[in-house]
Amino acid sequence: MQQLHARTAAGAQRPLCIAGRSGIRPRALFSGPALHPRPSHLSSPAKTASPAPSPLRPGQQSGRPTGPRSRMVPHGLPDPLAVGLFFAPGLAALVYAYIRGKGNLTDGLSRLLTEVSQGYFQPDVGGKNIPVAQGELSDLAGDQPLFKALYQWFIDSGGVYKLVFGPKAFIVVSDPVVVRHILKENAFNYDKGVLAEILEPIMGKGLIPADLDTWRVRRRAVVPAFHRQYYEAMVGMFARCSQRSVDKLEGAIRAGQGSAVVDMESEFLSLGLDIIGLGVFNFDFGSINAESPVIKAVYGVLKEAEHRSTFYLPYWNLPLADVLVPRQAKFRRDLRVINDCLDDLIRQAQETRVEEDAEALQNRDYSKLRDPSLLRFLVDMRGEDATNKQLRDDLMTMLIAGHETTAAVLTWALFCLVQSPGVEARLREEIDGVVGDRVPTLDDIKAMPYLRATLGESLRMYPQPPILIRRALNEDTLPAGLGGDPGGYPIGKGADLFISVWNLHRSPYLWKDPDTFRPERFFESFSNPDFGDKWAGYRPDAVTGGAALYPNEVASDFAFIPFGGGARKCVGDQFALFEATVAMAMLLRRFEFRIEGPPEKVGMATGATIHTANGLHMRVSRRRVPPGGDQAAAAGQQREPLAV
Ligand code: HEM
Repeated sequence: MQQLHARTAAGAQRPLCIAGRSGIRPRALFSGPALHPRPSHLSSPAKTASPAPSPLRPGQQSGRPTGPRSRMVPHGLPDPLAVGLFFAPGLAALVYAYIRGKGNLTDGLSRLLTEVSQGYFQPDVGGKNIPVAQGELSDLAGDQPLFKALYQWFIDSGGVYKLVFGPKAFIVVSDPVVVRHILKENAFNYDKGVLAEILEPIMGKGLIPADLDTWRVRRRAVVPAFHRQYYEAMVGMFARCSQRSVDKLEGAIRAGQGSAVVDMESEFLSLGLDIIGLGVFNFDFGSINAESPVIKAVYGVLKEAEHRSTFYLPYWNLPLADVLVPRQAKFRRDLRVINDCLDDLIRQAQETRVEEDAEALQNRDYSKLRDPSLLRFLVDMRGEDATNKQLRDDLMTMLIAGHETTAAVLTWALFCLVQSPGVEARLREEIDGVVGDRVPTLDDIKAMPYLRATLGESLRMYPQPPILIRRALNEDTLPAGLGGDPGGYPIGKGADLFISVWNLHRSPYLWKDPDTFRPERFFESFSNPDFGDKWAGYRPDAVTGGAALYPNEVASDFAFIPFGGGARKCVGDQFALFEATVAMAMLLRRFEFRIEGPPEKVGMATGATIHTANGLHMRVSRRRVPPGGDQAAAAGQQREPLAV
């Protein structure tokens, strides 16, 4: 048994007993407000959902390190004493950190920073009565993604707890009542905090990292661009791009004489990139069939965004880091390639500007437009004279926000459904009945509730991103949520929050069998009486009978928030879901997919989104002719040539 330090609500440290890394989970990490009562009608939280994290380390009371001893040196030589004096504090700190970290310098430094910053610099922004977990940096950077480590603490300590790592403290929120408060009821008390710091060099003042003043102006301009006629045009484009993927798979199957092994995650990324390029700025990356310097640059920038969102110290802000650190120099080059491409597209759009008000733009005949993109709309909108830099930030933001995310929905949906034969069969039946081998339309999407629920279920189990980040602009009191402190949790200005979408979506208090892939759940009501009247539960009629086509945060009262919620909700949610629906319908009606090798090998890794650790390698073959089904589809013949 190991000992660890848990900080009590009052801030004093006391040792607690836990089992070690062997896989047995900590029993109680905090003394603090009452933990979540486990609803009696629910099965106990699935222990397999997250490998036992043992994310806490024994508290250590090591002795003080001694600094390097100074030596006398002959007069006239460089004075090591002076050098020593200059470097001694740093060296002493390193030695001290090494000892405190029990040989792990990173952990030791993290502890040291925590102690120093908590003791001297950090105001009590995190709320005195929030239970605190103290872990090690290496646990978060270790063998499991961060969001999985957060799950175990949620189960053990409740819907609001605090993590302290180095100089940073984060409040982790996994309760729909608290999430609703942050995202909707008091949304303007929060900005994107750490996330904005990470993304600003890439997205500038695009909607995601924008400060509130910029955000208000740009959100008002961008939202009208997603209108009905635009979606109609986009659905056609989704089908044309998906057809490229179909043709490519057909080619691979032919070459493989009946079947081929394909990394479907990578195919979905290419599809997503082509679609977002055409939809947002009418640029055809053509990445399904080719590689180009721009495509490479996009992937380079995405990789760097991911690196920055998971790396602890923002070393890229150091002077000359982008010159001296090779990956930062590469990042700068990649960014320049994309920016040049976007600048060019913006210039062309400006040169052909036809100014109209928003209503007239929405009523253009999109079936005849050569360029139905968002950029065209934003440039042509009367009164919206955004600078070219702002337009570029908007485009870059949507390129990054809408590419990997949608690809991940398709990846995990396919991963799950090929392991659920019942779901797969029902899905194919629905697709055959509604679309057959036609080009899917918006009306077809509306007629396929099971496919929509399946994509919702993919997003529930694998939310993209699994964590939302916020920083309090002013003091606030978070509501208690389930089993929390009845007085709520006062927090200070500057408090950093993680909204764990993963925890919400896998919470045993909010879902029946949360770790089971079961799209049917979205047609069933769910409530938890332990919440009293604080949480309305999941109401399917708000989806099927209401305005929404897909399950969302309103129908689930903030238990299901794949696109966030409130004022900062994703602007591209419908775009992404229509895209995924069309692509999935076109692939499933034509191909059979089987995971190559054991599903566990697919693995999970995280950056901004959850992606596989090793790719989604699948054996793809032509689908056998469905009863009454389409012969051409089964034979892999292309009925109508589709040009993009
Ligand atoms: C399945 C695909 C997608 C998922 C899961 C997704 C998810 C999200 C989430 C969770 C947020 C809220 C972030 C927060 O509150 O911190 C968000 C914001 C945003 N998303 Fe998406 N997104 C997707 C596709 C797209 C697409 C296709 C676009 C653009 C065409 C897009 C553009 C944006 C923008 C601009 C914001 C910022 C909104 C604002 O702050 O006003 N997203 N997205």
